[in-house]
Amino acid sequence: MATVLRFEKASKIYDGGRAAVAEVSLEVQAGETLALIGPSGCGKTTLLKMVNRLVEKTGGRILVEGREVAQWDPIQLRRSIGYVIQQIGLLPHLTVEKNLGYVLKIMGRSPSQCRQRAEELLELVGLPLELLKRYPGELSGGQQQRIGVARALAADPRMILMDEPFGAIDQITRNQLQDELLKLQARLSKTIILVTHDIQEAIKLADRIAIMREGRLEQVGTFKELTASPANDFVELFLQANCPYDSRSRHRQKRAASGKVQPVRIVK
Ligand SMILES: Nc1ncnc2c1ncn2[C@@H]1O[C@H](COP(=O)(O)OP(=O)(O)OP(=O)(O)O)[C@@H](O)[C@H]1O
Repeated sequence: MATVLRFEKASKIYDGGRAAVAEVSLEVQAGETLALIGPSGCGKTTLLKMVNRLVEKTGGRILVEGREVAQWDPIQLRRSIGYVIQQIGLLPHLTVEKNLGYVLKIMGRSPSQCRQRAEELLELVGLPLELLKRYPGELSGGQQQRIGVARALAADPRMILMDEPFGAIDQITRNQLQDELLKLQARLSKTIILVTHDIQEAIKLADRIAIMREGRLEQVGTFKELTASPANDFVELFLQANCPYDSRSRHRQKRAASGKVQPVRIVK
């Protein structure tokens, strides 16, 4: 399988701060969905933004399609990677059609090509074509988020970065959007890096889960691998606290209860 994204001791120290991301090494394969999870402030968003250079790394290497991100033209890099965020980021003064065609227009596609692609994209995310003429403010939150996903797919990127994509959506719609993403993924086989604070979402959507703490990557693996052999107390207690499972080592819970090991919770 081809490696689409590779971190080699990638680090980020913001001005005057400590390392927000500390020497993370990780590979993501073509067609894989990888979830980044960990307590608030552990560096998930920073790591994600280092990929499309919305945040510039301060150490290590990050290779996209085998090429170090510093060697990419940042604009070109961003156009070749889809990006979905919780705040959606649709342009409010543009119709859905224009929002979907925006990047393609910049890339030099004709108005009819942009329109045709916008129609395809709406169909892909299961929305009616009549929404093309609406403005983002005239859509429900769930519809806006679907448009956000559609827009990330516009230029048919191989990789999509998703930062809490369904974070601000009610649970029922969230479940629907997750199901739709799974169906899309079965059709399109994109490489997806998903930041989430919801372990259930990570289990449902991701092939592998990367658990971070204070900028460091603690462990990466399938949920089964992580629960079967957690690398350390942090990983085990993090999973226990956020997704109780049938642990083989209940003594750890007892130790946590006795205060010998601090239980870990995601604060959001
Ligand atoms: N622009 C910035 N300047 C300085 N420090 C920053 C900046 N952005 C983030 N940080 C710091 O870097 C650390 C990691 O932040 P980041 O947003 O990557 O974490 P996160 O895991 O995504 O958090 P959350 O789950 O709360 O969104 C935090 O300590 C944060 O305060």
